[in-house]
Amino acid sequence: MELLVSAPQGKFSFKLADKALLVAHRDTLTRTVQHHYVLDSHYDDEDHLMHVSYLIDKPDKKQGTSLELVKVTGTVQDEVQAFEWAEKLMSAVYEGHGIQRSRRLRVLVNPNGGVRKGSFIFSRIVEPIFRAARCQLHVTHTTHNGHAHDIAKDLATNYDAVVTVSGDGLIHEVLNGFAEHADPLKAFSIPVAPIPTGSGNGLSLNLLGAQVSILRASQPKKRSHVPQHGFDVTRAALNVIKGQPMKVDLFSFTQGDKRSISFMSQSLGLMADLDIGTEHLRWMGDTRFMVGLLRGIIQFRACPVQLSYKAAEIDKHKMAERVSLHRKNKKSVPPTSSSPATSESDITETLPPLKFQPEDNEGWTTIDEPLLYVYAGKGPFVGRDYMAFPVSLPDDGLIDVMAMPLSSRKDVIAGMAGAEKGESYWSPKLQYVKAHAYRVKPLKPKGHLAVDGEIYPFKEFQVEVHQCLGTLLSPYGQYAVEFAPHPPARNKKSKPSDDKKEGATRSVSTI
Ligand SMILES: Nc1ncnc2c1ncn2[C@@H]1O[C@H](COP(=O)(O)OP(=O)(O)OP(=O)(O)O)[C@@H](O)[C@H]1O
Repeated sequence: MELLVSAPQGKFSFKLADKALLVAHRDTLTRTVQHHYVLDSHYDDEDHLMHVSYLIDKPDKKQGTSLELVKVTGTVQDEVQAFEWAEKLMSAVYEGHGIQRSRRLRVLVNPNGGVRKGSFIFSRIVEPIFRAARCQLHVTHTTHNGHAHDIAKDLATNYDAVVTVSGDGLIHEVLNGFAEHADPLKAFSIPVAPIPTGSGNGLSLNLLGAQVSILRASQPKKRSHVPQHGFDVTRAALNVIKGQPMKVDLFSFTQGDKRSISFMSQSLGLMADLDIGTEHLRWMGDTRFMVGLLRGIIQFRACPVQLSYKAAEIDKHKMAERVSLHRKNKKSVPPTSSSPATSESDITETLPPLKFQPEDNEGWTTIDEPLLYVYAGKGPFVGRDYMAFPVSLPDDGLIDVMAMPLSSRKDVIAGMAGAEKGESYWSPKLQYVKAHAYRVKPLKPKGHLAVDGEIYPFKEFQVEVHQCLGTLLSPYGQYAVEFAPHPPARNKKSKPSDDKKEGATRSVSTI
């Protein structure tokens, strides 16, 4: 079925194909636009014009965006045919893929996140894409710390997504606002989707794929079949419009009587210093983390804590094989029919109770040796140059916990080789476990603790996992990462048994 549109740029012919929209401009077939990239088509009986919008690959990717918005507006010969044609295309590109059109979006823009380009990027690049897709927008530019938290706490639950134009800090606030919502479970079922304008943007990297850093972009690289759009705000905007809800585990982070929600990571020692200790270098973007890492390795300070965990798996090879199998077998995600906007449930439920009390010690393991850092979390990437948790799964009900002993600078530097591809996981020195829960006790009064990149008091805490409590929007239904389930050639010497001895169970005592 063909539609002819006379636009100021010339005549367009649009044809519906099985999986794509075929666009001919001035009688030549110019483009095949896959359904995923078609945003809108409608005939407007007020201006008597046909409107078709879609995204195309952008030839000039200098700005770090890979898609360009095309809007065709023009007259048609037959209005009735135009109505029918537009509806047919819309139901093919939305309902045909289980996606609700014209999503209702609660957009939170942090003008001060990262290098302070959030407002500009939103108004110049992202908002036009949302408007072209005829999303319903409620936009707030956050004015202070805690603003996003307060909005999330009282959020109406009929939104299809909360969009954070920010870094990971604002997402942390939104989720903690949800935890205080009158109907927390309903709030947590509203998908959150990031537009990466912060400095770390770990969640965006995990959903959209790694981003090759400027340093590495010039080096020859193996062609990857995994997308690399983690910092691409146009792909992130498309994910908001066309992404599917993906359930993810969240963590309860408990410190004394205070319970917070964490979605990404908790870090202590060197890994916290490189984040918290480089706040004054925000202008550098995420390069500040690299500067922090180098400084931390030079200083080589012990992380004065005792770590205990309730392990579910300690064998690195088994974890790697399992994640590889899981990613291969993962089918496409279910349609949005369960989105909160259409949910009929009006039962108010509370947050899941805590499963582990401080006095529960059975089956817990304690690490006694001095450590350089403790890093725990979910989602493979924590920054574009560091895939810290390569075997992390979104919904396995477990948290990946790693501890680096205070051995030598040489070991630590060697262990960071291939960190952007997750290869540091195989470092024989690195202890890495999947746990149901873990605890940290400071052994000294001073130190840094970062939760999802935010500063928390350096005090005793416990973390446990709530399986599938959170919801994100994802283009792929799983993390967009590539990780080989075996050590790289240079580490082949480390046999499974070596890893077990060196990397997972060394110097531990079970209470
Ligand atoms: N208008 C504002 N002025 C100052 N701070 C703000 C404002 N709006 C929000 N914030 C705070 O900024 C903090 C950081 O936000 P965000 O996540 O956007 O950026 P980031 O920290 O640079 O990125 P990342 O977390 O990825 O490192 C949040 O804790 C939030 O409370």
